[in-house]
Amino acid sequence: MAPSLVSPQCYYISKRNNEASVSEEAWEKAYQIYNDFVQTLPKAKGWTTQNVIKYQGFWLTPTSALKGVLLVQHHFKPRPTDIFLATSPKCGTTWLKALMFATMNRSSYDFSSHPLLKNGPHDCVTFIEVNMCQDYPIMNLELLLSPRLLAAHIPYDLLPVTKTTFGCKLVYIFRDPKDVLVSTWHFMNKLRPKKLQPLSLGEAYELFCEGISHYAPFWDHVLEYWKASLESPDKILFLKYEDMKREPSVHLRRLAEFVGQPFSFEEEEKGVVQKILRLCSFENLRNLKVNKTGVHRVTDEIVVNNCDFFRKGQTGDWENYLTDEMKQRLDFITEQKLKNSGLTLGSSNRNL
Ligand SMILES: Nc1ncnc2c1ncn2[C@@H]1O[C@H](COP(=O)(O)OS(=O)(=O)O)[C@@H](OP(=O)(O)O)[C@H]1O
Repeated sequence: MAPSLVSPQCYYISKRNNEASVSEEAWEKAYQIYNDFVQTLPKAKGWTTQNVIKYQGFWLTPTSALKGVLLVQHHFKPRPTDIFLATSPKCGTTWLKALMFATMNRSSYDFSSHPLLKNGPHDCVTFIEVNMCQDYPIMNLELLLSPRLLAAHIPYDLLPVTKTTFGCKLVYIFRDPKDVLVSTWHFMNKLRPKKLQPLSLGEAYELFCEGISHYAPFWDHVLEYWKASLESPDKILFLKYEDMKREPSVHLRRLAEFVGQPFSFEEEEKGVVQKILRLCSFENLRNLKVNKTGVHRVTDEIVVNNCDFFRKGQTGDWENYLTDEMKQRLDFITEQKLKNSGLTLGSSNRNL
């Protein structure tokens, strides 16, 4: 059973709110309960930490993701107007964050002095699980005005139960797992502490195929959101990275409509869709000073160089890394996992 009574979350929440209600003794007890709980969970080799642990069917880092998920499950207060960007890591989160931030706030900012020119997308839209486990979060979720734009890597079934009854809207983005693997391998090796040997592509491949990576198994993550999107298409918009690359303007219009802010005739005439796409394009964002030299503080311990969120931004880069055999095995796993779901790999008019 997950710790809930005297738990780290009580400590973090109290500390964040500057309440002195949790004594050092209670904190230590909470920490002990948390550590004892972690010991009861299955372990596997980690990508950025020594180990990842399995909680409710998904592999998470014990240092941040598990704490964050527990915090969200116990303490996050959803609002019916919340918009969630839900993603498995390396599927297009950064792009989606930028597009949605620019779309939902388009009447507030001028394109020549837009916040995305000075701030990385990850500093404009916060991950709820990461935000809640920081001592000093970037954003106070309670103070954000509605509709709140939030992000989560949390699997659908691990979100608080109120997600459906509360009426929040969710946007999910899926990407070819071969590209996800290659992207994850590059990124995680950048984050991997020096004291741990870098992961070889072969090791990363095996872990990924076994379903062991952050918030994985990847296919379970995807299928939960996919099935939920079929059940509630008005509440969950399911996108593919490949489709967005192929027809970005079509999908940006879908996004705007989905969140109840369709582009007006006047906006279309003024080229607002193209302006947002240009602002959020891989080339534009990658070349901004903030994304070349700035950093994103994920947690108090994990700081990412913004440039690491922008690698190639292409579809099919896996071809430069995976052998035929690796490709075939990974495609086979995907085919088996997605069988009978109606979900296919690649852009929507093309099958596996
Ligand atoms: N604006 C834009 N347009 C298109 N593609 C983009 C964009 N920004 C980032 N990227 C590419 O997305 C990959 C990173 O995925 P995520 O953003 O989901 O990473 S993270 O989970 O937030 O760490 C990673 O893909 P790879 O290049 O294949 O590694 C990024 O380069």
